[in-house]
Amino acid sequence: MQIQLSAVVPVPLRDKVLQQQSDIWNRDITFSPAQFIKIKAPSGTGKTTLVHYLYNIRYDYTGTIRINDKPWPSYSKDQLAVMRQQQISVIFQDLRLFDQLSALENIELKRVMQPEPYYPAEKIKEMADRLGVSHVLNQSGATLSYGERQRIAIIRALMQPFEWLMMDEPFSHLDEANATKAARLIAEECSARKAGFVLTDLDHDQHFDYHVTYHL
Ligand SMILES: Nc1ncnc2c1ncn2[C@@H]1O[C@H](COP(=O)(O)OP(=O)(O)OP(=O)(O)O)[C@@H](O)[C@H]1O
Repeated sequence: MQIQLSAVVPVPLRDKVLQQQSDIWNRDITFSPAQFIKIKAPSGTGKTTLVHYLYNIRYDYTGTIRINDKPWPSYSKDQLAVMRQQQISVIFQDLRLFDQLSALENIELKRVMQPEPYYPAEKIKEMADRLGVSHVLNQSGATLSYGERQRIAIIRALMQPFEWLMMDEPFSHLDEANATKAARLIAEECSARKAGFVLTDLDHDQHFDYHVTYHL
């Protein structure tokens, strides 16, 4: 699945964006299948905005985002639902876990929402062990620390098939050792699916062998 951005400019950031140099805003760029893409930018420059545009849950921009040569608005609601089940997964910056469900239920919900679960239930425990969160699986979402929530949200995003994984500062509350473990898992899961990702972050990092880094 190819993603093309043509002269995309967020309406609320228009003046700011047009005054500054950006590798993304107001440019023509293509994210090719299976690329590991880093988007680096300081706070408040639009990383979350970009991820929401790429997941097509915000539309306040000029320019065009094309998925396999078709602009986002030309996809029907049903097509979008299927794409989000099977082709694009996301880790939001605010994570969006259900507080009233346990960590396990949050992940399981995503797993069984697929027409055919991508992974068996045991895979959740296996991933939780790897990321050091198996002891919190039965805790309610509301009681998890932010770093635990982040790892649960990562596992949840990996419970579905995808061609692209969108990640908005996914390691912001993880120490280096835990970020490294999470990155290794994500890289393996992307490789197994021949998938790419877009990862936003404030800083330079070496968690992945990025194919390309853009400055927002
Ligand atoms: N719907 C909106 N309407 C108007 N302004 C908005 C809207 N959403 C975000 N902004 C503004 O756009 C700018 C970019 O916001 P965004 O959340 O995308 O930045 P970010 O790079 O992800 O920041 P951070 O690193 O702090 O998470 C901010 O100044 C924000 O206040």
